[in-house]
Amino acid sequence: MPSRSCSNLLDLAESSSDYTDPTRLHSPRLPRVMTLSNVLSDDSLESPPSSPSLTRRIIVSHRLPLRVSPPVPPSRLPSFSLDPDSISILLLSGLPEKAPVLHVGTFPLFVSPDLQEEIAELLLSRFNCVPVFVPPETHSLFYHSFCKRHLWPLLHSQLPLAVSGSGPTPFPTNLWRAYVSANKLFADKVLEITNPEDDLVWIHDYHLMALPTFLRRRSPRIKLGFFLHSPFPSSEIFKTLPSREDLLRALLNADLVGFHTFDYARHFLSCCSRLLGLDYASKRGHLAIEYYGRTVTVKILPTGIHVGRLHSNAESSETKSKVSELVDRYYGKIVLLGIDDMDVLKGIGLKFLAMERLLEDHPSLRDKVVFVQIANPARSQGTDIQHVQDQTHSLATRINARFGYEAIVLIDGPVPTLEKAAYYAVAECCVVNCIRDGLNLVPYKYTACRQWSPALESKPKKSVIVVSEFIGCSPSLSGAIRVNPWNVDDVAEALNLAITMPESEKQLRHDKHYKYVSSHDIAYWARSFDQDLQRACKDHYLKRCWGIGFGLSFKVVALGPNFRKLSVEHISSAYRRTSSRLILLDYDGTMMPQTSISKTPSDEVISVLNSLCADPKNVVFVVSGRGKDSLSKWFASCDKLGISAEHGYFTRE
Ligand SMILES: O=P(O)(O)OC[C@H]1O[C@H](O[C@H]2O[C@H](CO)[C@@H](O)[C@H](O)[C@H]2O)[C@H](O)[C@@H](O)[C@@H]1O
Ligand SMILES: O=c1ccn([C@@H]2O[C@H](COP(=O)(O)OP(=O)(O)O)[C@@H](O)[C@H]2O)c(=O)[nH]1
Repeated sequence: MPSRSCSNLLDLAESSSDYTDPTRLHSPRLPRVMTLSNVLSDDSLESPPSSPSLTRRIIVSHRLPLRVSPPVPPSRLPSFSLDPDSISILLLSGLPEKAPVLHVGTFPLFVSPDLQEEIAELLLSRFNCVPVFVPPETHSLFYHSFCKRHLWPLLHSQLPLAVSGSGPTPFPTNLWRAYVSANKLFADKVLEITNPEDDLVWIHDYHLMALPTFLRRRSPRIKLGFFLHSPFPSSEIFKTLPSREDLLRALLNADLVGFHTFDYARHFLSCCSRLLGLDYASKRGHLAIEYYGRTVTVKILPTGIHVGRLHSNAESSETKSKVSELVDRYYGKIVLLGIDDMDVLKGIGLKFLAMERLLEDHPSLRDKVVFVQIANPARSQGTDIQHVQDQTHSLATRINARFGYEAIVLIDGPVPTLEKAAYYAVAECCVVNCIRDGLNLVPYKYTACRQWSPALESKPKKSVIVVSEFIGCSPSLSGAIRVNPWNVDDVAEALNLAITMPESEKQLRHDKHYKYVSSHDIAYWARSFDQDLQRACKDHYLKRCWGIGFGLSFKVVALGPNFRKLSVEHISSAYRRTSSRLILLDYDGTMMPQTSISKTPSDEVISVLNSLCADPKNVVFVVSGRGKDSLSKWFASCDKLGISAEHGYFTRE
């Protein structure tokens, strides 16, 4: 399939409307279609970007890195504090120390419009946070309904459109509209605070996949990175989404698109190829898609943990005292641990079934092994979540009753981070059995907590991880026991292996993982992404940009500074002045419209060719990838026309 990335250049050249620089900070409303505009002034073509270490970074994510509690009268305002454990804060460790940073996002509390300005000022001055106020009804449709019930399952390879019980249901366009509206509100806020000439904008995750289009539309040279924290499914799944092209085009409006794994990037590239006809190439170690003259870099870059933060968690007195409590409680027992959000995709029930099979197959382990499962509160609502919660509880109860002891300890609810650190520290093995997950940092946190575990203080460090092959971190954990979570026997055997393997092997596996986790930490991830974003945008100021397309199909055509629109006057005067001319003509898309069903040249084409060939000053060739037989048949009546068929493999002079 031919690349369609430049097919609209002709339409572009047809138009001649012009308007002034839309890269200004507070642009007034721009027309929905920008047909042709010289976006860059010649002055700006010459000005290089400012120093990267002082460049401002704008971090955009659904939620601001804040902890929020409702107002306590007489105060009218909620109380806010920075959440030091949120990814948006942890990633700052990888950005240049002096670079100013602004965070853009929502917070999970409704505030009446008359308080919004006051809150915005407070958040900006105290936390460098810029709130986006999405009306509650829109937010609920955007987040709970579209993101969590449609996009999230789809990105995790589940088909929400077909699982309603009563058969496939139509795509809910009102929910899609809410998603687009929320993304537009984010765009308004980002554009209000961004200086597109200098700032680097980094958008996070699937909630904001449409955002790059709205930003690019209003600011064609904005420097835009997007990182998808969730998986990207195969094209067979992705293409069930009616707004699939819009979302792909939106991601292509970023300069850099990051994924956790090679598979997710591969799926994205194949969607671009199958749905948009775009090819990709490997350029200096990066994957790149040429999209209307812009190069979109695709990067595979799994995130990591903040090792220092986990170290201080392990050293805290709260963790230490919880560790000694747990050591006493589980004295003489082997603790297997799972920590997951309560979610359909986490495979908690499958883990319990594997634990049951383990105790069935290895009676000697009864009373000796306990599986502690912490289930964080669900992040979405719905009957499926309720079902999974009920099923989890009833499985645990049944299995415990069957073996006559608390083989499964289910802690269903919020557990403080330092307490979780203690559970990680005492667990002999950590089990992550999701049927699908973007990366999943649990095995990394476990490895770090075991490294400084007060329970292993003077002993050699050891840990074992059982990990589903369907989660992003699986390829990076070379010492883990990989399982297919659907195969209960396989998981049970992996648990048995984890318990019974020699101590020296547990140490070896731990060392391998700790080495990886401590070198590929969150700072490494953020630094690499940030540097790649700068690299991806370094030629922005050299390019001339034109915006084309409606709404979410908007894209920017970028051309080098020497690229000029061909002028008919220029060509005809040159034609008249020249006494010897070589004319090379492409066939498809030039003599024949791309969309034409009949591929045979029209009488008009034949007549134009014959009059060109009749001039003795002209040598005329058709150059095409098409076969020699069809070309010579079609142009049989043009006996002075040269044909270069099959990309030049056959030539008729
Ligand atoms: O539930 P949401 O509010 O929609 O947020 C989605 C999830 O975001 C975080 O997980 C994602 O990022 C992690 C780090 O890159 C990655 O390991 C995980 O696979 C992604 O899903 C957050 O940790 C989850 O609790 C959220 O559900
Ligand atoms: O991307 C991340 C997310 C979390 N953490 C650290 O891991 C610990 C526990 O993480 P989280 O906030 O997810 O808390 P939990 O859900 O485990 O209570 C905290 O100290 C975080 O600073 C991290 O290093 N990288």
